[in-house]
Amino acid sequence: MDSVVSSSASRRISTISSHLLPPNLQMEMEDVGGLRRGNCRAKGAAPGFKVAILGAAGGIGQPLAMLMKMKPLVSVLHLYDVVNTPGVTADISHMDTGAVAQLEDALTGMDLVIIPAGVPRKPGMTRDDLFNINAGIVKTLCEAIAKCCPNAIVNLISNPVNSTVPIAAEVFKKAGTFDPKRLLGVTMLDVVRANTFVAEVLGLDPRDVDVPVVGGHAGVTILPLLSQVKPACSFTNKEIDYLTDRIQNGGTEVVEAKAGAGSATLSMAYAAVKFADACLRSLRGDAGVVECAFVASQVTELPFFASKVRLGRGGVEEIYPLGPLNEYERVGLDKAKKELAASIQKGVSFIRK
Ligand SMILES: NC(=O)c1ccc[n+]([C@@H]2O[C@H](COP(=O)([O-])OP(=O)(O)OC[C@H]3O[C@@H](n4cnc5c(N)ncnc54)[C@H](O)[C@@H]3O)[C@@H](O)[C@H]2O)c1
Ligand SMILES: O=C(O)C[C@H](O)C(=O)O
Repeated sequence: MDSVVSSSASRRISTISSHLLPPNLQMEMEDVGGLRRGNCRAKGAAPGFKVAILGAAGGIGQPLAMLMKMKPLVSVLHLYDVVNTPGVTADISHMDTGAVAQLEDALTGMDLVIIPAGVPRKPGMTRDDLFNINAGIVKTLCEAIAKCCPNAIVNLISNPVNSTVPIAAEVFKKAGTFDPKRLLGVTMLDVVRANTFVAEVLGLDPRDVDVPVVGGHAGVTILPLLSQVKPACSFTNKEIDYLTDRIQNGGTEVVEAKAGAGSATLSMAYAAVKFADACLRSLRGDAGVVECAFVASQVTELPFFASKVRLGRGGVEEIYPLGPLNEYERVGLDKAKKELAASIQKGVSFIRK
């Protein structure tokens, strides 16, 4: 077994998995490992991609696992956590959808690895307050990815994303497996929120609205480009202030409403699946898949930045420039870059120390 995290967790999982998986499926899975990328089929499963969720028993992980199990492009879903994975896997595996859900910490052969592992905020905390715990978790999981599936696309959700993505990059560089095209920090929730809040103001269906959100994923680093909203529209200064503030503080709004019970989980699972599905569609070869993500970038002088990217079979195939910004957005960009630079450096130093 490819050991992802602790050996005691591995032992626990392998014992339980032999109870849960019917013998024919276990045999079939050995065959699956030998099949070519993107064309695997487990017994009873449709052809499709192999996806692992690390942190699958958490607030995001559970609904994310459920929604991924419903995706026709997924053939095999490996669920991994340090706690409660057998129950979540048994539950999800009864869904009569095409994908086969498995209690597995095996990462070998994964096409896509989604990481929502780590602690969430409580009221009064910043995302950076999570660094001390989550940095180590992300480091360990990325070391396992570098060893077992260096070619997988990685969708990193764990906060603080502005630092965890640089941490992941440094781990991969150290292992000699870093491919900037395959490492994507998930900022889709900022776009989902921006679409929702802008649609409310404009009186439109949010599904018809597209708001680019660039920069990073924390406070002022979340920079909605309201001058580039589609369909083309205009806002009053008051609306711009309201929308920018609400989009930048959407996460805090949820943290406060949950009053100590965590941060966004359901909207995040929705956003994570939307983003993962975009990655899988582009892996399949679909053209014109464009989403915002926090990636290694030359769009600004910073080594990482979130902006619109075009996805393809190899991951990020093109990073789009920011386009024309108005004065309000230029001021916002300067603030965002200042905070981002420090968060990126903090992540890099954690590994290079
Ligand atoms: N990128 C975003 O937009 C976004 C949005 C919401 C939340 N988040 C972040 O996602 C993370 C998870 O949030 P949540 O609400 O699901 O938290 P949670 O505490 O409900 O779940 C986290 C899960 O990670 C597991 N975990 C911890 N260490 C692990 C390890 N080494 N290997 C595997 N699993 C491990 C825990 O056991 C737990 O089940 C947090 O850091 C949160 O801040 C990011
Ligand atoms: O706000 C948080 O801590 C979680 C997440 O980053 C969010 O934007 O909801």
